[in-house]
Amino acid sequence: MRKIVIAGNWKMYKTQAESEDFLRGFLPALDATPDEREVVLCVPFTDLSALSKNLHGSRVQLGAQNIHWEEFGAYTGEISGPMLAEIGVRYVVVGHSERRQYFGETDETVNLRLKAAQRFGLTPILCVGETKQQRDAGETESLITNQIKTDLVDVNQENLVIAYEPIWAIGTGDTCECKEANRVTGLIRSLLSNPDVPIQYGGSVKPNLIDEIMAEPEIDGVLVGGASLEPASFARIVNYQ
Ligand SMILES: O=C[C@H](O)COP(=O)(O)O
Repeated sequence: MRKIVIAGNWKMYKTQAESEDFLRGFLPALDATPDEREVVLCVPFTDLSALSKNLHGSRVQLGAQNIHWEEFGAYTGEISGPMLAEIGVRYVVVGHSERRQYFGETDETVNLRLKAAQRFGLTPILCVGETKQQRDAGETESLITNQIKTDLVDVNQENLVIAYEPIWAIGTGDTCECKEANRVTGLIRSLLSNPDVPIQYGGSVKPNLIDEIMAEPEIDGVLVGGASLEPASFARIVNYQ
């Protein structure tokens, strides 16, 4: 049976104080969340230690937003697997389109980061997705196929989450139509050797859409940006019907 994984990606939002405020509003709502749903918060590096302490004993898993492939070294601005694992991080977002677009992330470095995450006991959330231009040119299937095949070379599919995030849907309010998100998610699954890898949808997921999104058979969760920043909004998403 495939796991349901609901993850918030805070991107570059929230100081430590703000993250602690968020938890005060959010954690009580989890009393209503079915046990089998995995709830993850992928937060800025500076929030990880504080949240690690505050989440102790709660069911929320901690996630980071990047990981370097080396264990240590002269890589200014990067973070390693042991540094994340030591403070209780369990998940890490890898290959988000914002990393690919603004920070030169390539399929090759994404592949290295995925393998490093698994080597240090973390579950990577691999993000893939096409631009509007690629979609309009009919390249969605070939782009996604190429990303999945290249990113997953020698990656263990037993400890992995994939997020389908069409780039044109991220932060735009232009959510991908549910049936289409389901179709592409199904395409991704057909490319995997392990059919039980949880595959999320991400891109302008909002509380009013979550029930419809999660009713799609191929979609095993969501990766939520903006709507994960506010406790009531993320609580509604986590507690979808
Ligand atoms: O990682 C999350 C995605 O980039 C989606 O962000 P969004 O929900 O703000 O569109």
